[in-house]
Amino acid sequence: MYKITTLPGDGIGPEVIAGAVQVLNAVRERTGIEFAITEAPFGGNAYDQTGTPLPEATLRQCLASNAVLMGAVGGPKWDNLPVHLRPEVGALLPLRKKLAVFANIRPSMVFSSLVDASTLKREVVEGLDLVVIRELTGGLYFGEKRREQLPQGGFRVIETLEYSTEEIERVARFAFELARKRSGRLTSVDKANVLESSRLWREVVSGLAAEYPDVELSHILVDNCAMQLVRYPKQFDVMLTENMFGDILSDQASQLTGSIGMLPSASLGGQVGLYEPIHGSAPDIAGQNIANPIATIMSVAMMLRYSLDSEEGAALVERAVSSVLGEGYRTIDIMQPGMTQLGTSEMSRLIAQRVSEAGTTA
Ligand SMILES: NC(=O)C1=CN([C@@H]2O[C@H](COP(=O)(O)OP(=O)(O)OC[C@H]3O[C@@H](n4cnc5c(N)ncnc54)[C@H](O)[C@@H]3O)[C@@H](O)[C@H]2O)C=CC1
Ligand SMILES: CC(C)CC(=O)C(=O)O
Ligand SMILES: [Mg+2]
Repeated sequence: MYKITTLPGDGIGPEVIAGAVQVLNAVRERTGIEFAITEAPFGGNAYDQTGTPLPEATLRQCLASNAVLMGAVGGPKWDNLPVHLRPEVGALLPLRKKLAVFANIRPSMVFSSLVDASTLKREVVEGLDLVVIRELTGGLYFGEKRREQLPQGGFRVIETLEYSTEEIERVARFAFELARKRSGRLTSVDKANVLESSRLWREVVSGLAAEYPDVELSHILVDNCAMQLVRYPKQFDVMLTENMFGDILSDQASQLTGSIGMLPSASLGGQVGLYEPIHGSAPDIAGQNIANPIATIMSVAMMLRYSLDSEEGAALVERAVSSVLGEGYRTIDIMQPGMTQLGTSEMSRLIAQRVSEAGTTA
């Protein structure tokens, strides 16, 4: 019996997690896979209830699970708290660190029925299928930060960016292995013309290349990469980069698919897998039943594949999403003329229904 912890979090988090759980339950009925789901407080709502965004009991429960499914955290209500109490810094970052999930997989794949939903030209995105591997437990987000008051007025802030050879090597191996299973092409993204951490990054990644003679490795500077991603994204297959660059580039890559509401993620490397949509809590649309649940539902597919050992379940979910989109159903962020607009819960219910029906009709 697998143990799954859900952390709905804040903003649209609870709405998209509710939809994903519905789909997961449909997979259970269809495949017989056995799991127990337990929800736990996490993020801003946990701070409101308990005074901390990452309660000890939530962390313990996550560590004792096979997989954790997270919605999103944060929002204006908590933006002015001291930094260690803010949901992003006080809950999400420490959770990733405690779970030791150093490799964050963010696939950006364009569904054939959504080719014209992208703001880019059809020929630029048609057939696009790339993956960003983002280092997730090091770099600037985890470095020491400090704010000092200056005698003449104003402040001085210090943020620290640290990477060790070992941290770079383990995530780079992960990316080489994935590239080997896919096209054999790996692009490492850095800022080696300026940052010492990027120079080490490039040295370590280049040093591994000899062990993967079947993988064609190239390096690109992050500013050029951002431009190439919207110019000709099909030049990329597996992209490897550090934490902050991966955060930014994956949001950018999501728009190639039509919407940030489409992009799932899996964070691996420790005993427990962490699964989450790449988007945030979207306070601007929270509580309106209009958020796209597909990023979270596709994260469930990744969870079935990587943590629950159910390729069958993963494929059921992916096919259900593809089929619903192919039938012309859309949430507002990917709406196109002539299609049928659905809310978050209706879209989730329809995908769950397609999972339930799979293979039962001619
Ligand atoms: N993993 C997490 O929990 C993350 C949390 N955040 C937090 O979320 C809050 C909002 O941050 P933003 O910068 O606005 O980023 P965001 O990703 O929440 O939203 C950016 C834009 O995309 C739209 N969007 C996001 N998810 C969507 C979905 N599923 N369907 C349709 N539209 C969607 C939003 O409505 C908004 O216009 C902040 O407090 C931020 O710190 C931001 C990123 C990740
Ligand atoms: C706390 C942030 C690093 C969350 C975020 O933007 C992300 O992981 O994509
Ligand atoms: Mg982000």
